[in-house]
Amino acid sequence: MSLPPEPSAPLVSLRDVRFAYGEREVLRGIDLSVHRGQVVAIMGGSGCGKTTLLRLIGGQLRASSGTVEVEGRNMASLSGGELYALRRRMGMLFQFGALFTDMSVFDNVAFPMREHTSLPAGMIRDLVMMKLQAVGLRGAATLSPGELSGGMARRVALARAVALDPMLILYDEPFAGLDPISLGIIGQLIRRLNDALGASSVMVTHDVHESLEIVDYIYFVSDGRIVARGTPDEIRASGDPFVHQFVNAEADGPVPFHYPAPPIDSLLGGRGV
Ligand SMILES: Nc1ncnc2c1ncn2[C@@H]1O[C@H](COP(=O)(O)OP(=O)(O)OP(=O)(O)O)[C@@H](O)[C@H]1O
Repeated sequence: MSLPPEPSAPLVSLRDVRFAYGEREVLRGIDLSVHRGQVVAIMGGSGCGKTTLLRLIGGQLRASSGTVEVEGRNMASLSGGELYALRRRMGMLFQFGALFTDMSVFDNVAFPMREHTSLPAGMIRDLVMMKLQAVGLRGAATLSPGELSGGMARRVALARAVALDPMLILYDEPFAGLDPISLGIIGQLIRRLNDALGASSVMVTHDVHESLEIVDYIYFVSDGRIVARGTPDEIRASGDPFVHQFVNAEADGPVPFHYPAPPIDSLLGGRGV
């Protein structure tokens, strides 16, 4: 008989996770936990494997080795149906949170409810309005995405991501392309929605300063490994050169500027690409 997970067990747990796209190993032994109620940020330089990590947690990719557990269940051992049921309880906001441009704001938020539930239209209407109210856009229900500002569109995408009251919300670059005011609003909403839903959230982001304001814990990834981690206070006080480079947005430091390549002198004089 299998026992239910202990209440204190993390909601998401990655142990020694490796992942490769073909021959190219992108993650090289990741250990990471997300406890219930937490908002956790994953940060790191471009191409270090953050989105890949999010896709492993979301069950869109399978680890080459190691274990990815969500709610105490090993993602690799789930059947297609079990994985589908688990993913239905996750909300996802992927890069730029594209809305369906041929649907109104209302229909965008109603979409997951109509797809995944058999709730009557009146109840869906009330639920959509509550989600839009939560992001401050109840008054924009009849607008089309083309009539929204970038910050408003992101808020609608957020309302859509939480349409089914997920237990886990995954965000890929939720702040990308936003002005500073919208960025602050989205940050506060991520925290507020997480707490109001009793959910847990994982967000991949480059925005250290906004993240330090709203998250409980931060992991820094470089070259497929966790190189630093801590609470916002620990990160602010950290003497780690990687963290320092990131928090202070310095061009020089442990984060490599160059994508891996042979030395340039081996290529000069028409000897290769
Ligand atoms: N489908 C794929 N096939 C092959 N290689 C891939 C694929 N997706 C990503 N990669 C490579 O894997 C590495 C990690 O990609 P990933 O998108 O996880 O990085 P990231 O940290 O999210 O980057 P960014 O911050 O720039 O979005 C990159 O070098 C990328 O080129």
